[in-house]
Amino acid sequence: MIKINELTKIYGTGKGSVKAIDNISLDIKKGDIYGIIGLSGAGKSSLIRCINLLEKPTKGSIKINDVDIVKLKNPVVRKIRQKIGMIFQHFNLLSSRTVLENIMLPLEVADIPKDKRLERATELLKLVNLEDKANMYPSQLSGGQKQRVGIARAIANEPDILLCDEATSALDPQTTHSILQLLKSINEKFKITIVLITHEMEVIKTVCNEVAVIEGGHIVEKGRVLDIFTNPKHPTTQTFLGHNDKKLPASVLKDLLGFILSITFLGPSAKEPLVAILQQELNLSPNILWGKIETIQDTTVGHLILHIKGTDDERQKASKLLESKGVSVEVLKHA
Ligand SMILES: Nc1ncnc2c1ncn2[C@@H]1O[C@H](COP(=O)(O)OP(=O)(O)OP(=O)(O)O)[C@@H](O)[C@H]1O
Repeated sequence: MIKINELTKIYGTGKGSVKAIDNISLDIKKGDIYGIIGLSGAGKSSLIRCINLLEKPTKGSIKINDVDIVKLKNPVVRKIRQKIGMIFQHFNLLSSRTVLENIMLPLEVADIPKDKRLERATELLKLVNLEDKANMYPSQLSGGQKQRVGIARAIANEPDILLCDEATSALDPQTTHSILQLLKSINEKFKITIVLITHEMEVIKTVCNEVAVIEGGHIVEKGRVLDIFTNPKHPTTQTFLGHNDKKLPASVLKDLLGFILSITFLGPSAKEPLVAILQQELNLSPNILWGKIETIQDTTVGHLILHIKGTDDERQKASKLLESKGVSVEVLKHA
C-alpha cells in the first residue's frame, strides 16, 4: 500500500545541511499498524512529514497504491492529503472552536454540505466516546479526550492512511492504553492503515504488527513485531527492548561454574515445564537467574536466564532439547 523507496531528506544546503533521512526503504501493507521507533533526532518526524507531503523529499519515491506522491502537483496533492489523516503529540486542535466544530473542520475543507458534516461529526463523536462533550472547547478537555477529538478529526474524511506522530507521548500510561485500543479498533473496523512513530517500545508492543527501528536517518532493523521482540539483532533495538536487563551483575556471574543459557519461549512452548524437562530428561539442575513474561500481539512470550552446572556436552544436549520444544536458545557463557 505504501512503498517507500530509497528516500532521503536533507535540510538546508552546503556546510550547515542536515541529512535527516538517509536512503530509507519501507513496505507498508494495507491494514498494517506499522510502528517506527527511534530516539530523539533519529528522523521519525521527517519521515512521517514526507509521507504526508508536508516536507518534500530530496531523493526517492513514496508510492501509495502505486502512485508516486512525491511527483504529484496541486490540486492532486490536496486530494491525496485528504486521504491521509494525521494525529499529533500536542493534539493541534483549534482552541476557538468547539469539539464538534473541530471535527467538522476537515469536512468543511473537503466541501461537504453542512447537514452531512453535522451528521458525520456526530457519528464520530459517538465512535470516540465523547458524545457529551460536543459543545465544549479543547481547553475544557483532558489530554486523552483531546486526542480522541484529534482522532475523530483525522478520520472524518474516511482516510486510507492514518499517521500518528508521537500520539500518546503526552499522556499517562492508562490514557495511552485507551488511545492505543481506540486506534486498534479503528484499524480493524475501517481497515485504515496506520503508521505510528514513537520512542516507546511499549506502544509498539501494544498495537503494531510491524516495526522499523530508525537511527541517524537509517533503518537499522525491521520486521514483524513478534520476531523483533523475540530475536532483536541490532544493539539499538536491544536497548529499546530493555535487553540490558539481561546483563547480569558481575557479582552474580563471578565464580559461576558450568554454562548460562538465555532462552526465549512463545506460544505453545510457554506452557511447557522447561526447567522440569531439563531435570527429568538430562538430570540437570537449572538455577533461574532472571525471568520475564509478557504478551506481544496476543502471544505469550517468556524469557529466562538459566545457570546450569554441567559440561560442554550437557550444554549441547540441553540446547538441543530446548530447541526441540520450539524454544530459542542463546548461550551466554560456555562450560
Ligand atoms: N526543518 C528542519 N530544518 C533543519 N533541520 C531539521 C529540520 N527538522 C528536523 N531537522 C533535523 O533533522 C534531524 C532529524 O529530526 P526529526 O525531527 O526528524 O527527528 P525525530 O526522530 O522526529 O526527533 P524528535 O523525536 O525529537 O522529534 C535532526 O538532526 C533535526 O535537528
